[in-house]
Amino acid sequence: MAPIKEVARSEEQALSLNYIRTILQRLEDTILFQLIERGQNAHNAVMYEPGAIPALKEKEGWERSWVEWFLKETESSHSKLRRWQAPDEYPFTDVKLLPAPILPPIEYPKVLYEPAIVNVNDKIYSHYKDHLVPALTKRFGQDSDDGEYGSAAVRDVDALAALSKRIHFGMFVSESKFRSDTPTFVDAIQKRDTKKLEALITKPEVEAALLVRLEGKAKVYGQDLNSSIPEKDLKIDPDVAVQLYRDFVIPLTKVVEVDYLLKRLDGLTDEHIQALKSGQVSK
Ligand SMILES: O=C(O)C(=O)C[C@]1(C(=O)O)C=C[C@@H](O)C=C1
Repeated sequence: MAPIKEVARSEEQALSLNYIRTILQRLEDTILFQLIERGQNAHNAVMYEPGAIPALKEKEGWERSWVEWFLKETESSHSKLRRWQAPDEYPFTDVKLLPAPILPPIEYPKVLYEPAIVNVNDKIYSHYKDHLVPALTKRFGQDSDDGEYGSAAVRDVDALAALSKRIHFGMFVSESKFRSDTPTFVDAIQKRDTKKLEALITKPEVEAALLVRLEGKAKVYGQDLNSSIPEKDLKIDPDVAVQLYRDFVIPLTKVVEVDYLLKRLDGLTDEHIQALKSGQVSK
């Protein structure tokens, strides 16, 4: 949970691109370890099917899936701890179903522009259950089931939270880029020029370095040092990790970045937008 505190420390630090990238790099470690954990259980497809566990409906009145129920349960207790008030934490559960925090609110520096905040947890959840879990558990065989729905759901909740934090961090990246070249961004936003915005935020060399680093990390973190050939029986397939980032995590982070930017001027006065466009102010 360290990034929460770090985001709160100062607005300047929260918007330093170098600093944000160090957090993104640390989250690579978190995500890899969570995925290694999830890969210890079988696919357990029934956990993701609404209504597939009848006791849930009987005992809890819950008609959706086991994992969505456990997300709601976990996120409810975390809501009481005020986790969802942090600017880098977004629940999967509809906030209307979550209880109010017990402690008074923390005053986080207003780093993000609130009307522009986006939540893509639905997309993350769908990809996770439809593609990632089957890929992580393929060594057990397709549609495998070990009956360990408790452990597997705990691992799902942790892995989903790590992915969500990473992907929503795109908003800090966007805010940072917006403030460092405000007139150019304002112009593209006003023209609704999504292609231009995408080009402005894309850094191919950063993406390429990330994928190389991630593959290396997966090869190291996935080793079983008790094995006679530790680099053989890896606990995570490095290709699964690289594919996840290349085809899903990075593209969705970019969607978050662009969607946030498209809403970045919402609710501002014409005078304010003019001042941003002429470079007089940067936020
Ligand atoms: O580091 C950045 O500048 C980002 O925008 C983040 C990120 C990523 O998801 O890792 C996304 C887009 C860029 O092309 C490079 C990397």
